[in-house]
Amino acid sequence: MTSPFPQQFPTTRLRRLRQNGWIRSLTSENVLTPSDLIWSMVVHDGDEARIPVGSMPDLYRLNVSEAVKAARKASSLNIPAIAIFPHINPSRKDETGREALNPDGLIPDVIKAMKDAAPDVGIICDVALDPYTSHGHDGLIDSEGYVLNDETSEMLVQQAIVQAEAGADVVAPSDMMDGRIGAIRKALEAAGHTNTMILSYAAKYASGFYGPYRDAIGSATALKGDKKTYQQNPANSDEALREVAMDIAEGADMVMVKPGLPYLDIVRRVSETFAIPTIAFQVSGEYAQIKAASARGWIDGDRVMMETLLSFKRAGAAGIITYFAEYAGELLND
Ligand SMILES: NCC(=O)CCC(=O)O
Ligand SMILES: [Mg+2]
Repeated sequence: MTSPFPQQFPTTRLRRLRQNGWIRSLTSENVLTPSDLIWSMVVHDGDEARIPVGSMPDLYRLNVSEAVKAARKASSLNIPAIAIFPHINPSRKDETGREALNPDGLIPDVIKAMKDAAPDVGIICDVALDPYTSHGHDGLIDSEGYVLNDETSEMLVQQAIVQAEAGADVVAPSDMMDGRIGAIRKALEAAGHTNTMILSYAAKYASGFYGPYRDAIGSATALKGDKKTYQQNPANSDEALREVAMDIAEGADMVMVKPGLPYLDIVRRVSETFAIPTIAFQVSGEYAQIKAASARGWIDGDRVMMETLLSFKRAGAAGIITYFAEYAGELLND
């Protein structure tokens, strides 16, 4: 008998610990609470309060005053942080995405308004150009459409500084350019933002699960080609560890794995290997598939939502960015 767990029936009956609620609760290895959730929120610069997103039922793009209400709600639900993503009016998009550097733009406005209303809620800002470029890529492109690494990184540095100046607690580069974490850290230090945190989208995969998000931020029709020259190949796992190691060395305070559920193995490897707060992003397509199957009565939506959120904890995630945060937060507070 070489098993490290010598167990014999009927001395050992694992079902004894499952026989009723109290013992299941007592022996539960993981628990999901509102403080595990990061509210993924799409904001827009128009007057309309709430604009529905077709491919993401019950999700709305919020204007600034609705975003402020949402920040107060996050506080009352004990949701520690909000990750904001902008839907930019197409008239303000161009080839270089320079609206991303506008200190009076949508994101700086939202940050200031939210921090005023709910200073105890952390604000996490997406650092990337895709909401701002007319071609929908996360960076500057050359004449062949190739996304330029170092030139893009220079813009991301400026974008991160604009966000930090507006009061963002965390800047979260989601672009997958090489070297941008070090460049952003250096610039934040130089500008006196020594306490601004960096959450690196370190292992972001070129995924089909982002479809509804591109609808939500209005970059779906704009996007030409795909993002495979900068986002990771879904076939790879060792490569994710190299990405994470580099970003930590360059100054990342937390790292992210994205998408979430299809990449739980990566969440596990990263959190075990590096012992750094590892955030999982339950992306738009993951949200949409649960909502769609639930609407047809094919699955119990609430139950599957909670099961997926808990599975991130089990895999080792310190937190989960999710479009379900408000609703799951309400259920968890009941
Ligand atoms: N930079 C943020 C995203 O790409 C979000 C993707 C999604 O929710 O599908
Ligand atoms: Mg990288």
